[in-house]
Amino acid sequence: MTHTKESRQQLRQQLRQARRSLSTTEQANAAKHLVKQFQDNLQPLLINSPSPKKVALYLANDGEICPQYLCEFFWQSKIQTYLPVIDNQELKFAVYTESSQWQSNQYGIKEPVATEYLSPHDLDLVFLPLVGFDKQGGRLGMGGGFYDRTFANKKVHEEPLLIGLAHNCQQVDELPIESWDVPLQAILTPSSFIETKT
Ligand SMILES: Nc1nc2c(c(=O)[nH]1)N(C=O)[C@@H](CNc1ccc(C(=O)N[C@@H](CCC(=O)O)C(=O)O)cc1)CN2
Ligand SMILES: Nc1ncnc2c1ncn2[C@@H]1O[C@H](COP(=O)(O)OP(=O)(O)OP(=O)(O)O)[C@@H](O)[C@H]1O
Repeated sequence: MTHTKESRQQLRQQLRQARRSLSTTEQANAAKHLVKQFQDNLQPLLINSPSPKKVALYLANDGEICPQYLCEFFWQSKIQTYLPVIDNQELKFAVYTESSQWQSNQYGIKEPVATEYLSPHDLDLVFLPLVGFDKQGGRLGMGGGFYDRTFANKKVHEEPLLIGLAHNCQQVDELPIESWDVPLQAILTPSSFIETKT
């Protein structure tokens, strides 16, 4: 498929507008249903495991589906939770607890203040924010390339599992994909768990 940087940018604007248009009630319901979808589809992977699992999520921004209820479930389940911290065009991951201290990155998104960071490859699972997705595992992000750079050298079957979190309105038939786009292994939405063929 031929596509231009402009068409990707146009799609990004449309999909960002769609998620920002959701009401507060719709956002809260979506976030709650996400936990149910997680419990039905992914929980066995993280809970019935001999060693504590390490999971990255994000703080919702710009209408993104909010992982906070999911995070509270993880805290209760002794699953270690991490947040991304921008470092030199890539992401590193800082532990996220109820007593985290905060600083803001250049986009105004809060990041935990930390002295130690986890290497991205030591995570078991990463829940990625996204602007758009397709069921083939294509992901359109905010345009910084941060997740793509961070996981550029990851082989598909190596850890961590990369799973996108999205509102239903963020699904498209087929995204214009670039060579550097890192594929998602699955996408969790308030109404479904979509496993891709990656
Ligand atoms: N919640 C969340 N955290 C995240 C990401 C994300 O997508 N969502 N990121 C995923 O990689 C990184 C931040 N990436 C971002 C990239 C662009 C913009 C943004 O708002 N861009 C503005 C232009 C700002 C400018 O030019 O300085 C815009 O497009 O309006 C925000 C976050 C790390 N943390
Ligand atoms: N592995 C990589 N190495 C170098 N540059 C990269 C890499 N991956 C992406 N980029 C650069 O990052 C820029 C943004 O990429 P893209 O539009 O795919 O970001 P995105 O997936 O929307 O953003 P994000 O992952 O931050 O949510 C592109 O111009 C691309 O050249």
